[in-house]
Amino acid sequence: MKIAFGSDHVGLELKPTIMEYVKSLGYEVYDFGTKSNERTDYPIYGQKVGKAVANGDYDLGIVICGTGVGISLAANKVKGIRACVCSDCYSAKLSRMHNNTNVLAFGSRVVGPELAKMIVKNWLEAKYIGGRHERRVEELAAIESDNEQKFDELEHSKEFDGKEQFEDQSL
Ligand SMILES: O=C[C@H](O)[C@H](O)[C@H](O)COP(=O)(O)O
Repeated sequence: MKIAFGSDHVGLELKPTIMEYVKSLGYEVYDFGTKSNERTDYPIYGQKVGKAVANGDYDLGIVICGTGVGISLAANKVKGIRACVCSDCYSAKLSRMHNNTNVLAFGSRVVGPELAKMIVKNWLEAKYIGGRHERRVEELAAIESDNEQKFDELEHSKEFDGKEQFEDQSL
């Protein structure tokens, strides 16, 4: 499996540590930059990683900036990308299981290297479970394409017409 990496200048120091770790887990890794510690703009690298994942050259992406917010917003602007910022392992794992995220972001000013490694491992090893989550992920795609008709069809296709009794099945 191929993982695309990107960061701005703030994420530059943490990135090689995480890339080495991901490599040690058996993944192929590639760095889309930045590679210099000059101040730069996170949208450049969020977009590069987003495009590399969206066009199928890479299976997943991992992006780092100061908070993870800016670079995740940039990746999310690329069609087909579902990026999330995570500072905890539970959200990272559930973001794949329920939301089928394909880009993970975190902030090097927020999490240290050991927590970042745990977050990454939880995210990489989790699998999308589909089922009741499928329609929701399709609804996200309909919003992204501004396809109101598709969104309405999905909304009205609810198996239990929205009356299903909620029982917590978060895992
Ligand atoms: O969401 C944005 C990121 O956290 C950036 O890494 C941050 O804004 C960069 O800030 P500065 O240019 O002050 O290093």
